[in-house]
Amino acid sequence: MNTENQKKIAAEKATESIRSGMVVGLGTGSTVYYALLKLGAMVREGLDIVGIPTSAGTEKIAIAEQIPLATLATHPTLDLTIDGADEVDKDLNLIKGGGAALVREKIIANTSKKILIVVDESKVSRVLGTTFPLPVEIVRFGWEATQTEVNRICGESTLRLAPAQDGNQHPLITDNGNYILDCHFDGIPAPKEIELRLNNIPGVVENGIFVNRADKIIIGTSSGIRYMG
Ligand SMILES: O=C[C@H](O)[C@H](O)[C@H](O)COP(=O)(O)O
Repeated sequence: MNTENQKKIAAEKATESIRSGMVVGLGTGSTVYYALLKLGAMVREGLDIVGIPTSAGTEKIAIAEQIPLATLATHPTLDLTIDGADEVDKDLNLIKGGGAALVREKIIANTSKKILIVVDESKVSRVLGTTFPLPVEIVRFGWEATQTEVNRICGESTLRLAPAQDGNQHPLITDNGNYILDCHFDGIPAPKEIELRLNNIPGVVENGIFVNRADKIIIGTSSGIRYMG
């Protein structure tokens, strides 16, 4: 089974946990995309849920799929969130934010009763921070000074760029109006400590380390579905 199919079976498996009446956190990314398509089909067949999207991109897909949406203002507690990840370890720690949605994803994760993470097998790692650079969202004001402080922890980081309308690469602006630094670690042996140290730097909004948040990781593999948690 190729990677795309691995993503699809994991994401669709996660939607089997969704029941009418639930408030559902809608994660971001190319894996969750398949869950959104499936949920859309389920809603059109009568499933009665509201979804809270973790990004403008997910909001757009959910609207196209006719999934009713809500906000944390009216629905402060979520029953279940389905989200992706960029790297996962055996302790269910995650690196997220490859799609620049980490701040909203962490806010939603924090208020969700249950979190299902959907990935393909390439995301599973022995030591977190060895296969994917850690995204750190920072405010634009004084960002160079913030980067200097971040680099004291990770050694080296790069400002994430994205193609703009003029055809050139410009700093990527998140849904929250901020920049992303991608931090190159050679493994993160103590993820919680690094999460807290990074978030203590003035100018850092949030980082993509998620510790003790996932309840289950659903992994699409070449031979079918595997679970962690
Ligand atoms: O910011 C984006 C999110 O954390 C995504 O869930 C993560 O990057 C995984 O995305 P994908 O399923 O596209 O690999």
